[in-house]
Amino acid sequence: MRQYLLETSVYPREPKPLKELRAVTATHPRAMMGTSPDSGQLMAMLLTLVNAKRTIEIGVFTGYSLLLTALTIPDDGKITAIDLNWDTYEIGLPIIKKAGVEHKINFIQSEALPVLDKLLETSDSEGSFDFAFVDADKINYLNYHERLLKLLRVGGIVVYDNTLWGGTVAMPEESVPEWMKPGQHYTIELNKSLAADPRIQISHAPLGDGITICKRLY
Ligand SMILES: C[S@@+](CC[C@H](N)C(=O)[O-])C[C@H]1O[C@@H](n2cnc3c(N)ncnc32)[C@H](O)[C@@H]1O
Repeated sequence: MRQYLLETSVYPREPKPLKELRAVTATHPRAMMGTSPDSGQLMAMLLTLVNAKRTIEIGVFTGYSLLLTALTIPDDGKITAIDLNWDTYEIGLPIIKKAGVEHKINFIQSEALPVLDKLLETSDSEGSFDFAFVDADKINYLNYHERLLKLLRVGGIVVYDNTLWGGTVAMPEESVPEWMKPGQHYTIELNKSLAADPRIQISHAPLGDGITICKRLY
């Protein structure tokens, strides 16, 4: 079913992304720990709907969602991609190079928060990004949200990954495995906060581990 969806919607019009993304997951199965292909398919759709040119990605890992974004935005587009680890980015880098999209990526090895703060100090950064994807440390999602709402233009979109947190957001406390409890707590806080935020329009899509799409309204 998933394969059928992949092959019948976004990708036939863009044969290169599917080929390259398959290459990443075939060569590096750990990339499957990242963004799920069905969430990725929706992301590609959103990127094209907002004509995304300047994007931010927080949480790169081996680069599945990064490659998808790089293959979707125009040739003169730019992604500010932030991750604590260079070594995992390096795993996917040969595929990014093979796909001919490395020039669209500005990879920054760092904690994400100081990078966003630094961007906000640059006068032309506020309101200049079209799209952001957040797939990193859950504890900081609300901190990222405040900064990203300033960095995105009105009408721009931020997508948060893992907003179902393995389904635990809807489970009674006692049935949640101990190791998932901190993530459950932060994700419930995030979901409540996004739902009550008048600055955004939101849609929660139960794809993969759940993604929440937020559009900046003003
Ligand atoms: C789930 S993976 C990202 C998966 C990726 N989006 C993909 O499609 O494969 C989470 C990543 O977030 C990074 N990360 C965690 N905390 C971070 C932080 N505070 N700042 C920047 N990156 C962080 C981790 O190093 C890890 O590579």
